[in-house]
Amino acid sequence: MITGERMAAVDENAAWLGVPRKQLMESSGHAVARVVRDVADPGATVAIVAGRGNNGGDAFVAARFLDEYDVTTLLLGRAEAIGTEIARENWDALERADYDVRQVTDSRRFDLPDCDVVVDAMLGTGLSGDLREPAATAARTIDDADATVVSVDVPSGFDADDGDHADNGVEADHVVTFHDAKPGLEELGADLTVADIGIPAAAERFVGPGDVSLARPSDREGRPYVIGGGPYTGAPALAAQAALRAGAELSFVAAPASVAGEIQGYSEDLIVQPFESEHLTPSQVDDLVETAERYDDVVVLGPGLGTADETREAVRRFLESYGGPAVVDADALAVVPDVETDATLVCTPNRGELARMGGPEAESLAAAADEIESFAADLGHVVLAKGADDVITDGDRTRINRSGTPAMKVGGTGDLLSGIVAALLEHAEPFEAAAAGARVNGVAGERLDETKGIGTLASDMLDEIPPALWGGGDE
Ligand SMILES: NC(=O)C1=CN([C@@H]2O[C@H](COP(=O)(O)OP(=O)(O)OC[C@H]3O[C@@H](n4cnc5c(N)ncnc54)[C@H](O)[C@@H]3O)[C@@H](O)[C@H]2O)[C@H](O)CC1
Ligand SMILES: [K+]
Repeated sequence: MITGERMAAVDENAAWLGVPRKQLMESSGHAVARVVRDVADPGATVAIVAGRGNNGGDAFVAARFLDEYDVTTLLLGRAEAIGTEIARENWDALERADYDVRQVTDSRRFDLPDCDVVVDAMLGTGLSGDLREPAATAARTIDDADATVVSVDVPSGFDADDGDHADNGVEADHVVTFHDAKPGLEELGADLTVADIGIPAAAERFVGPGDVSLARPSDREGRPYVIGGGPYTGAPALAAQAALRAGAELSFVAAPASVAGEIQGYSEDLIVQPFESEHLTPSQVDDLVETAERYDDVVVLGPGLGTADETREAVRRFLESYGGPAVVDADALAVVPDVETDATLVCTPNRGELARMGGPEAESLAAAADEIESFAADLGHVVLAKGADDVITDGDRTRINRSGTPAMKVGGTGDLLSGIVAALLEHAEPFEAAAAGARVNGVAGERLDETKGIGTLASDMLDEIPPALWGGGDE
């Protein structure tokens, strides 16, 4: 099962892996034609009713595979208004090659030719809400016609993200959906074909630009709350600054008073909230939980906290009473396996930390992906295991991220990662935020490979987070 939204991400990843969308469209169109051949004999009349998006584009391709049928292609709207280049190219191919194509510019004059089969290609995963004109009138006409209806990808009007079907949507007899079933499609009662359109498995397995698109913030939002610092001061500062670079509105750092000034000194962009102590102890926990829950935002727990027994106990108590989302990193990780918590965690261990948490001891994380998946399932939290290749898993789904450079072995890059993931958690599910965050962090490093090489520092990478996240870093 795959949602329309996730499908768009996989599709973008396929293009990144060298299989562009136009190729997928060719396979989609071919699959539609095969189903038409299954439901009607050669010589039958077929009306293709196409919208101006890629759903229509799939059907333009299908027309070329149906030469032994009597096919009319109706485009809802003007050819100039076709929304994507690949759909337009496939429309142009029909026009040039003398196929019977018509543009419907007035919905009041929507005339469906007498036909045995209607190919419904008005709307696919690009739909939002009830059908608008001219699609609404066309859908009514299609439903009234005495023809077998074959819908492309989904019946027009069906929302592939949540499975809702618009009241004025098309009633399909057959649905040819692509790559994987969409949620709710099976319950419609139509005959369902899931067509393999040649998307490489790697487009789902590897984290690519599509995963970043899915989690990318479109607005500055979120106020992550970094609880860190004590023996170390750079780590919380890097995490908090990375969150700002990844779209957070404000970054708060709760830190021992003894180091708060130092942390603030690294950056005027941070809001540092000191507590009276040299390191985190259980006596601060109630206040921290209260503040975190009042902010109702994402916590980053761990950067620079150190390993003092009292600190560890404080982390345990924090997790026992906090119920919101948190990224857990560094010294706080060791506590997670034996704590009962209602919090939603993304744990970001490196290889050593993973092993200390009771996870697999792995030379290569990617080779141990299945074991890490089982470990995450037992833990009950998302795990982002970071190494040369990162493994991101929620215990059920697992993805591998390969972005990054050897220079990123330098201290501080993990702190950046925790801040990036915290910012992305504002908009995306934990698993998606972790996958996208891993890629963005790695791409930020790659962007400096040419100029700084293995001398790249974590602090250099801060400036590269925005282009890695919003564009320019996905080649
Ligand atoms: N890997 C893949 O997923 C592939 C999918 N293919 C096909 O592409 C469509 C999705 O195409 P897209 O261009 O994104 O969107 P649509 O064609 O579904 O529609 C966009 C079009 O519709 C207008 N619109 C939106 N909502 C409404 C509404 N309620 N009423 C009327 N009109 C509406 C919007 O303004 C746009 O103009 C997918 O389903 C597959 O069929 C690719 O072919 C290959 C790979
Ligand atoms: K459709």
